[in-house]
Amino acid sequence: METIKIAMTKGRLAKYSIELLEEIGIDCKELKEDSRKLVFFLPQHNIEVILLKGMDVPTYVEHGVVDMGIVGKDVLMEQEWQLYEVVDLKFGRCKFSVAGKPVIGNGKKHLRVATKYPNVTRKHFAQKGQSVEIIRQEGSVELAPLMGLSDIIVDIVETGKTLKENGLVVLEDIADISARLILNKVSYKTKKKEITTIIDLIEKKVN
Ligand SMILES: Nc1ncnc2c1ncn2[C@@H]1O[C@H](COP(=O)(O)OP(=O)(O)OP(=O)(O)O)[C@@H](O)[C@H]1O
Ligand SMILES: O=P(O)(O)OC[C@H]1O[C@H](OP(=O)(O)OP(=O)(O)O)[C@H](O)[C@@H]1O
Repeated sequence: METIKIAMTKGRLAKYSIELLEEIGIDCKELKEDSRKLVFFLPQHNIEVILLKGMDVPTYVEHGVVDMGIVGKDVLMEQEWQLYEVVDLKFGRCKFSVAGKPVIGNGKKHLRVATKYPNVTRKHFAQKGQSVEIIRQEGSVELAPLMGLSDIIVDIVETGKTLKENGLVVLEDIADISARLILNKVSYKTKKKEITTIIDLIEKKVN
């Protein structure tokens, strides 16, 4: 039997991803240990799990370095990837929203938008016919309107706590986000039996 390689997003999605694999019978004890290891071989299942930043998960899947991956829909929306998105895993739920100060001077012809997601932002405002200048940020996006760097932001909102504690409000929702199972297109053909078995077990668990 061929080894199945899975790329997992570190951070918020990791705990739920590990829980899901355990629920379908994959022993992930090693993955739960507090370590700096990034590659885990689970010999009893012939599965290899690697841990990556979200944006790097589809890159590994697309290049066929791994067969499948678990990643947020936000990452899949930000860039076009050559891969299959097969299951909505229903955890890691949050939203893409436009947010800003409660009063942002409605009717402004040109808005400055700070975001970690320039493509999602560009597409959203293009659809609305709103002219924007996108200011790319790496984090703490909420700071931008507070400091006068931007008029508004496009960011992920989960509980709304970060917005609230910084005096910002949601002005508009863009899309619902959750974690997705993604597949390499070639692996799906060459390792069809093993991959289909895993997808079926996961689908049964989440639906
Ligand atoms: N409150 C949230 N903030 C950010 N992402 C969230 C949130 N809730 C769920 N997610 C999902 O979790 C995924 C991983 O987010 P997380 O911030 O843990 O990852 P990361 O790799 O550390 O990214 P970064 O360093 O860019 O913040 C996101 O891509 C998103 O799909
Ligand atoms: O609605 P909430 O539950 O408050 O969650 C949303 C916040 O969490 C994320 O930031 P993260 O913690 O990843 O830090 P960052 O600012 O470095 O991106 C996101 O960018 C928001 O700032």
